[in-house]
Amino acid sequence: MSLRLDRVTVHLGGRDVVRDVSLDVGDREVLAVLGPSGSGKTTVLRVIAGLQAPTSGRVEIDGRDVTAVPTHARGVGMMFQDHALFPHRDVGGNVAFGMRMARASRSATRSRVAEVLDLVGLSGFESRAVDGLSGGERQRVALARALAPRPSLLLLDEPLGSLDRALRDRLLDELAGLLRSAGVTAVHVTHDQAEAFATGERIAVVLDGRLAQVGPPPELWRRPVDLDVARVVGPVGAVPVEVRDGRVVAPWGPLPARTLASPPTADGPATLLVRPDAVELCLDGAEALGIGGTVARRSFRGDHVQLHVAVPTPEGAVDLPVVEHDRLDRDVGERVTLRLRDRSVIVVDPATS
Ligand SMILES: Nc1ncnc2c1ncn2[C@@H]1O[C@H](COP(=O)(O)OP(=O)(O)OP(=O)(O)O)[C@@H](O)[C@H]1O
Repeated sequence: MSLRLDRVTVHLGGRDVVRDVSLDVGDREVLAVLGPSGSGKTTVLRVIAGLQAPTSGRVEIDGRDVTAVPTHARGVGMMFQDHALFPHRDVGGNVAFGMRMARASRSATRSRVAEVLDLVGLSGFESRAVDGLSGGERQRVALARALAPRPSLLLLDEPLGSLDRALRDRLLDELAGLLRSAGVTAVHVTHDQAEAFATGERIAVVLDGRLAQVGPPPELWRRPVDLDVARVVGPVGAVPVEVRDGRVVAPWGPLPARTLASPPTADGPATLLVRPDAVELCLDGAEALGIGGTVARRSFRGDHVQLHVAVPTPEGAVDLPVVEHDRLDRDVGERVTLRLRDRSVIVVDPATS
């Protein structure tokens, strides 16, 4: 089942909360919609579900205009952050809900409930009370409930949002696998880039109601169209640079062309985007070769330390994110030297950043 949004705008509370969004989702594709809080993600999902009428534009499912079709006739399954399981029904009753609404037979419902519970790893849970389940189990019941009526399109709004971090991380991989094995077309709304990376075959970045960029995760990581998209997708340092005759001059000197992920498009002032995987710390004693800076912040992450290294520029220090795997005891105030890896940094036009 394929989905198309064509120039969808939604005017609410005196402004356009969604502006001219056009989007295609292929059959069985999982699209993640990523954006900060308030950017309009949920409104986009509500338009797809038929819970919110667009002010202008249209929604197509399998090439058919469904803009005026009510929610119950669109064949969509939904799963929201709070899961909203029915507390007085057991697990089987919750999962069977959508099929009962669709007037499926008892035996078909029973076997489908068993099938989707098996899919989410909760075989035999039919008669368990919802109240006695863990957060992760509830989340999986909610997913099973959404999948049971075989929706042609599954809409997920921050489905892991209310879970604690450890559980969320564990369920994240599971969710990605489940969506693939269910063979369903899905739109997964999240503000969390790790979630978007885990499930999305492509990611649509929504900023301030407009679609800023759509592409596979590596493309968004490596080729963000501007600094705003780069920031939503993950940690990034932004350094003011000058492009002269196609050469990029940074505050610490000209950059070797081999360090650029792609050649700059125009001469003039520009912004250099530096991801943590674009820099490495030089061995102590190799200072003459690299970019000098001072550790401004550090955060221990178990197998690595996430550092922010302040590098001086004429317009003040800029912070570059750096991942240090070797010396986990690097501390704030320490002087370090950085080196840019080959084909790692991106130059964007300042007008768009
Ligand atoms: N019914 C409404 N009336 C007025 N404004 C609304 C209405 N619904 C949503 N908005 C506004 O539209 C903007 C986008 O809301 P939306 O819920 O789509 O954002 P979101 O990206 O999903 O955010 P979050 O991640 O916080 O849920 C917000 O500023 C919100 O306050």
